[in-house]
This record gives sequence, structure tokens and C-alpha cells, in this order.
Amino acid sequence: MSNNAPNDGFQPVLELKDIHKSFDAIVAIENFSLDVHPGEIVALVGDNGAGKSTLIKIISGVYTPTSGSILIDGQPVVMSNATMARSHGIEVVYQDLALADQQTVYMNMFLGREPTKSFGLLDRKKMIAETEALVKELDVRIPSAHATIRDLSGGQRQGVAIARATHWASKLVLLDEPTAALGVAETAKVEEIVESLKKRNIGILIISHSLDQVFKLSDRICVLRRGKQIGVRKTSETDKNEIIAMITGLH
Ligand SMILES: Nc1ncnc2c1ncn2[C@@H]1O[C@H](COP(=O)(O)OP(=O)(O)OP(=O)(O)O)[C@@H](O)[C@H]1O
Repeated sequence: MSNNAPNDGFQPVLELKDIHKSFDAIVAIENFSLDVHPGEIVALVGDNGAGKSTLIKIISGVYTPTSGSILIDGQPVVMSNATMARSHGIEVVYQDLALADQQTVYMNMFLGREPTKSFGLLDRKKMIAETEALVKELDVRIPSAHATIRDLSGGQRQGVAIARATHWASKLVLLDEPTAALGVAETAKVEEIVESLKKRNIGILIISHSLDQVFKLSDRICVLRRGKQIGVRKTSETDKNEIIAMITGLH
């Protein structure tokens, strides 16, 4: 089946080949293949239970596929936990964000990966400078790198979570429903931030239930139905009717 992949001469950052995942008797993913290229946003769409979260968990090392291969920059990798996926440059932004509410923005940017100076002291200057630079680059509008997470709006928190993933991801950012809990204006702001990630030349895989968002942000759309890849379309060459027909199987 055509992957509709961009013919840009660049190697994909991520290649999934014939991925299969079963949970005992339940087959969650069957013969799934997909490439994601640097600087590309690929949307993963499908009905409830189609297998989207399972795929994200496979790519982020939470689940090991039953069979099939994962390649990063053309090299086969085995990732049996999230730390291994991170070491391959893959970061995930989950719906629950996993931010420490009582901590500052800059501490959250480095949670568990804090730079240290001599005597094991935290290098706060470096953390603050890097946080400020990235927040400015992505135009995440927060009062300051010293702000406490619990004082920020939902959209600002999501911005911080995306900035953190971007800071650490050298290859791929996975976004699982990044605007599900946000209002209209906050959604628009987060969408701007996601679009700005393309400039960093990393791959982006986004799960979204909003077809408006999928059509606004993505370069390609991959449709999953009951664990199977139904097709991949270039966003500029398809429309909502076709994608809905692919999601539901009703033509
Ligand atoms: N840990 C698990 N154990 C058993 N079955 C599972 C497990 N995780 C997922 N499944 C099954 O795999 C299939 C795919 O589920 P998955 O959560 O990946 O779908 P989804 O597309 O993300 O759905 P939603 O949009 O509702 O989040 C479903 O049939 C689900 O019940």
C-alpha cells in the first residue's frame, strides 16, 4: 500500500515495519507500517479502540511489539522502556501532561534530567537560560521561567509540556490529543506551537479526534481501523469525507 511519503530524498526519522501487537487473545495492531520524515507532521486518526494509543506506546517504548521492526534514522532499534525511547530522541506529550504542579516552569523542563555543576549542585542558571530561550522560540506565552505550573492556564501548561518534549527530542515528538482539554483560543495557540516545531526538523506524530485540527496541522493523515492501517493520504490531496469514510469503513 502506498505510504504517500514525501519524495524529499531524506531518510525517514521513524519507520514502522509490519508492527503487530497482541494482548493475549486481543489483536490491537496488525501489520502496521508507516514512515515519518524530518519536519513532517503526520496525524494518526481512527475511531475509539482503533489502536492509536497502543501505537504511541509502542513508539515510546511503553509496549514492545509482538513482531515487526522500528527504525530510527534507518537503524533498527529495540526499545523496552520509555527511557530507551528517550535515548533515541523520542519524546511524548500525553493528555495528562505529567508536569509537577508545585514546581517552576524551568524545573519542569528538566524534571529527572537536571544539569549539575560541581558538588552535584543544580545548574539553575543553565536551566533558566535554556527554558527562556525555548519558550521564546516557540512563543509559549508564560509570565516567566520562574512561574509555578499550578498558576498557569491549561493552554500555558500544554505549551510547557510541548516545549519540554521539544527540548529533549532530537528525532520525534508524539502528541496524544494535545488540545483535548482546551478552549478555542488556547487550542489555536497550542496549534501554533505545534506548527512551529516543524522548523526544528524533527518528525511529529499527532493523535487528534478533531478533523479540523488534523487538516490544519498535518502533512499526511494515517487512518487506523481495528488495528489495521487503512491508508495514508497527503492532507492536500484528500478531504474530510474521504477520511471519515476510511475511519468508519462506510463508503
Ligand atoms: N493493555 C491492554 N490490554 C488488553 N487490551 C488492550 C490494552 N491496551 C489496548 N487494548 C485493546 O487494544 C485495542 C486498541 O486500543 P487503543 O487504546 O490503542 O485504541 P485508541 O485508538 O487509542 O482508542 P481511544 O481513541 O478510545 O483512546 C482495543 O481493542 C483495546 O481494548
